[in-house]
Amino acid sequence: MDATLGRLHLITDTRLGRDPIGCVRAALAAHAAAGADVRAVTGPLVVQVRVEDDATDLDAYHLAVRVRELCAAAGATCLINDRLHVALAVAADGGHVGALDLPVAAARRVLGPGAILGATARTAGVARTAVADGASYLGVGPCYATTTKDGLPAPLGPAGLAAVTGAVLVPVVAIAGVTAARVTEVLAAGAHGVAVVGAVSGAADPGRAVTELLRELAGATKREHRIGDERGHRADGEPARDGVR
Ligand SMILES: Cc1ncc(COP(=O)(O)OP(=O)(O)O)c(N)n1
Ligand SMILES: Cc1nc(C(=O)O)sc1CCOP(=O)(O)O
Ligand SMILES: [Mg+2]
Repeated sequence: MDATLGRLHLITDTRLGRDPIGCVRAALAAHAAAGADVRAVTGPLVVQVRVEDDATDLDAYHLAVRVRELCAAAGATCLINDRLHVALAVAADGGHVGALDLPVAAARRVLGPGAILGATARTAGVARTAVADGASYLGVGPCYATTTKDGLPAPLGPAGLAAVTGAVLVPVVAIAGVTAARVTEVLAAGAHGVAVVGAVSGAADPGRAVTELLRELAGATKREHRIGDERGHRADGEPARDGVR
């Protein structure tokens, strides 16, 4: 497993009419075709297998097997949303849990100490607790309005995101309504990276969408590190929150 969490998290879109495997293939190809300089800054692509709540475990497992194989062949990181037994069954790199899933401490026990474990946090308090309980990164959202998922609270915006990033040292991944055009803003709010569904699965050319996201992430990361250096925040060029576990 890579020591550093990748900055682009592609979450599978299994809604009717979408092509999750096609998107993963396109994303992996775009990542491989990105310049070495871009990949050095953005790290491995992270693919999170997420199925609809009413999908069967069997469907989730079959998708996870395929995504895990594609990721392993490409050196990408494979995470499983919610269903940690599926993560174990396919030997994924880790999983992601939210408020209605296994508690973070229980998820850590299930996955073991070496796994990547993401937790959803919308406030600084929840974020601190999740980290204390074993989360190695946080997904923070909804940052912006999204049509991909129903029932979410009002968007946090950059200020709400910054309130969480400022409270923890683990990497924060911004989610909901994130597009290439918003990458600079979310990294300026302290995010390590972004998680996207619609920006890739709804794009006319998913590979090109990934290329643009990676380019924006690389540029914004370099700018943020330069700003940090100018402010004298870091001796080693990396903010503490960029390390995983
Ligand atoms: C990176 C990332 N952040 C947040 C979520 C949302 O998780 P959760 O709140 O458990 O909601 P569901 O995705 O399970 O519907 C995520 N999956 N990934
Ligand atoms: C799975 C998920 N969780 C969210 C949260 O805020 O917790 S938003 C979301 C879906 C994000 O999709 P898109 O990139 O298309 O906006
Ligand atoms: Mg969940």
